[in-house]
Amino acid sequence: MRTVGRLHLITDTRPGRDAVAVAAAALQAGFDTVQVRPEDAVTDREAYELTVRILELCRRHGAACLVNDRLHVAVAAGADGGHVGADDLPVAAARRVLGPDAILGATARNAVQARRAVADGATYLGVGPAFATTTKTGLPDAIGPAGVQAVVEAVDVPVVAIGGVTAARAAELFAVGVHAVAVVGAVSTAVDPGAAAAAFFTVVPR
Ligand SMILES: Cc1ncc(COP(=O)(O)OP(=O)(O)O)c(N)n1
Ligand SMILES: Cc1nc(C(=O)O)sc1CCOP(=O)(O)O
Ligand SMILES: [Mg+2]
Repeated sequence: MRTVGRLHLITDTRPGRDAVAVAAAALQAGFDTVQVRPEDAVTDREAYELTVRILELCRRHGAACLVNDRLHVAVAAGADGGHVGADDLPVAAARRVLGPDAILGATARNAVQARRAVADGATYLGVGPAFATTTKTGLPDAIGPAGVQAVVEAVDVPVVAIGGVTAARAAELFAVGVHAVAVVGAVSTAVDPGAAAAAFFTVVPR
């Protein structure tokens, strides 16, 4: 199994966004994981074709490629794994779909959810929203670095913080012990996504 990376770009497939170009810029700047996160309006065929393109970029950079929600697309494309949350397959079922060696991320918002996800086979936990975000609607209140830290202290698997993450805030999150951060808007909406991504590379603990 490939190890869990430190900087995760999550694709932004909202209208007008170029997910492939942003992924290429982020990988070039040092991001080591790309999670393909197709919006609901994106068909499986479109999600598969996007994943194949992103996977080719990831392989060129020695990076991991994950697929959010649609694990059949991850398997069909030969990606490194997937990510599931409360509205997706249960973690134990997702593990059966992906097999024992794939990377399987699970969303957890507190220590109880985190321990359950690990017991059910999660490789890492996506924990948030760390800060308020406009990229995704319907989220609970932000849990802050302290809320993320409570999960870090509850489990022995990598924690990937998500939600409103900027380069400055990433430093706060690494300071409370997260393994990695996951980013959408701070890179995908930047005028220069490569420069925005490079700013994150400087805050990852070595
Ligand atoms: C790293 C990471 N953490 C959390 C999420 C959220 O996943 P999920 O709960 O499945 O919600 P949607 O992304 O499907 O809206 C994530 N994708 N990545
Ligand atoms: C996809 C997603 N999931 C979240 C969760 O907390 O479950 S927050 C989020 C959006 C992250 O985007 P940005 O980096 O632009 O805030
Ligand atoms: Mg989901």
